[in-house]
Amino acid sequence: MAQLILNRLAKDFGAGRAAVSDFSLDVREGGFLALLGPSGCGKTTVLRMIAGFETPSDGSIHLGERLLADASQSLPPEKRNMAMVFQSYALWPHMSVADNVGYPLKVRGVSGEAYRAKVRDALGTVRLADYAERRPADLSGGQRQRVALARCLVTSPDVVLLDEPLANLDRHLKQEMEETFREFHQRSGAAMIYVTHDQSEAMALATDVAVMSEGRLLQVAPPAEIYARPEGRIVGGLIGRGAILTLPVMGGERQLEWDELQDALQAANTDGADILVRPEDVIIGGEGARATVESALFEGERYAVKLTLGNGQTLRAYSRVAVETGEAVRVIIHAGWRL
Ligand SMILES: Nc1ncnc2c1ncn2[C@@H]1O[C@H](COP(=O)(O)OP(=O)(O)OP(=O)(O)O)[C@@H](O)[C@H]1O
Repeated sequence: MAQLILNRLAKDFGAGRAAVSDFSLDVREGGFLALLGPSGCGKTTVLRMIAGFETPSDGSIHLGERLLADASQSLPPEKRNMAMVFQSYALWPHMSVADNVGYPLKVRGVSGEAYRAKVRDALGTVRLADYAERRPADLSGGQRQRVALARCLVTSPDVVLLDEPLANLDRHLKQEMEETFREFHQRSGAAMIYVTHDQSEAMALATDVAVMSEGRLLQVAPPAEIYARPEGRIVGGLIGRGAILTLPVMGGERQLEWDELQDALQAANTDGADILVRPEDVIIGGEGARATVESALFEGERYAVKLTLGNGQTLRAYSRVAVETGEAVRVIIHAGWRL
């Protein structure tokens, strides 16, 4: 295994703004990196450059000591020891599950008992040993996705690239597949790069989350870190739920507590810093700041409440008890994070 290094990577298709610019990232050996960002921000382009389907316009890609690509040379995809799983699964309909999984081995000239053992192992890992002789058409969406994963596994790749692999699945199946991905990651030992625009998926699976916007990398950090300490409005708005308040807070501290926030909320002017407030840090009740309930959405275990503060800004909170639209309440903000 070796570390994947992206060094000042860029891709310009010649259509206005470059699809990817100055993108540098070291993917931990055996790590699980989620690449997150809005539609069109360049995630797929980064993945395709890593896989070898696109050549960078600038910068370089290394796997350990090995140069995979730069602007003047590019190792073909089949020489990179990587595997890619697409949203569409890309299975051969006329082949059995076992033949689909074994296909990359056949291409590499593996045959006989070595071939059968690897296919058996890979199918076992994704719990499809009993489905070896079926055709893809006779499987569920989740099972097809698992065949695609098993096909990745047979060649023991250094890096597995996944482009929105769960986008076609319903919510229940998604959760089940997240579990499969986690197991798959642990058993394969490969580094995984997982493109998604679903932040909850990214948070649930990844060891590191990278957020992109307009072709650039904004932040990369473990899920708990990026949730607690996002850098800037875009990352703050994309990761987790919350509201961004603009408040005149003093001092340089980024982690803010109720005393500072209370003073800032009472101030007449609202010029100042962007402060991210998570709904779980907002308590409705007590002697807090005045707010009005804009809406309350019942989510089963709690209500997700949208509030308007006295200064006109929006805040989000959770409530265990029902609140009415238009109700006047008091709120205490336990914590805020200066973006
Ligand atoms: N082959 C191409 N030729 C020209 N422009 C391209 C090409 N591929 C991608 N682009 C452009 O590059 C930008 C980034 O596209 P990319 O597919 O990487 O985004 P993405 O973040 O993966 O989006 P999505 O989440 O919608 O799949 C877009 O503006 C897109 O139109």
